[in-house]
Amino acid sequence: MSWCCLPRAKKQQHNLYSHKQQEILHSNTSISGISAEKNIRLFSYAQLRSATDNFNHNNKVGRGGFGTVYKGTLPNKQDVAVKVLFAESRQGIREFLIEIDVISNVKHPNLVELIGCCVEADNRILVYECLENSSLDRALLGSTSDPPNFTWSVRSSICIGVARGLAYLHEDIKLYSIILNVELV
Ligand SMILES: Nc1ncnc2c1ncn2[C@@H]1O[C@H](COP(=O)(O)OP(=O)(O)OP(=O)(O)O)[C@@H](O)[C@H]1O
Repeated sequence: MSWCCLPRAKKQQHNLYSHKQQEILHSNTSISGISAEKNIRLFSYAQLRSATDNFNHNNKVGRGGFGTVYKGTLPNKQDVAVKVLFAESRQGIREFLIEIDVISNVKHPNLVELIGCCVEADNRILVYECLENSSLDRALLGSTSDPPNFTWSVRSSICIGVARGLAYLHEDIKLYSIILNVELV
């Protein structure tokens, strides 16, 4: 019995290993392809660790549903937002690459731009342009120490910016799809 099973188990292990190797080889090729084609920069984990001072808690700027966001500074002094995906939301390399491919196509003045990514070992990290002011909820609800001056003109330009970003993402938004209620909202 054990004689029969052992070679089989070994063979399966070997197959799994070479499959994974193939996936990594394939994904490295895909990452380079995507990064070259879409102008997405590939960062090493060490580069992002250094940019964020070892993902220092003091550099944490937020937390989303899928990861923690740190402010980082690249050697050329460019500020970036470094989003480290939670272990439980880390996808396989292939799924991550598909997502990078999709996000990298999103280029609009009212949408945050993806600059690069890091796929090293189990790490999945997205690097975005860094925006200077805090999120709208924090600014509106006043949890920042220095809230921006929200004049009506600023508020209206924020609304227009949000609408433009949404319209870009949802190309099928048409005036006839927006139905007003009795209070015109
Ligand atoms: N590019 C950025 N520049 C500055 N701060 C950012 C940037 N991206 C995110 N942040 C900060 O991190 C917080 C969380 O952002 P994140 O994108 O993770 O939120 P999210 O929309 O919940 O994302 P998801 O649910 O997709 O993980 C934001 O509210 C903001 O304070």
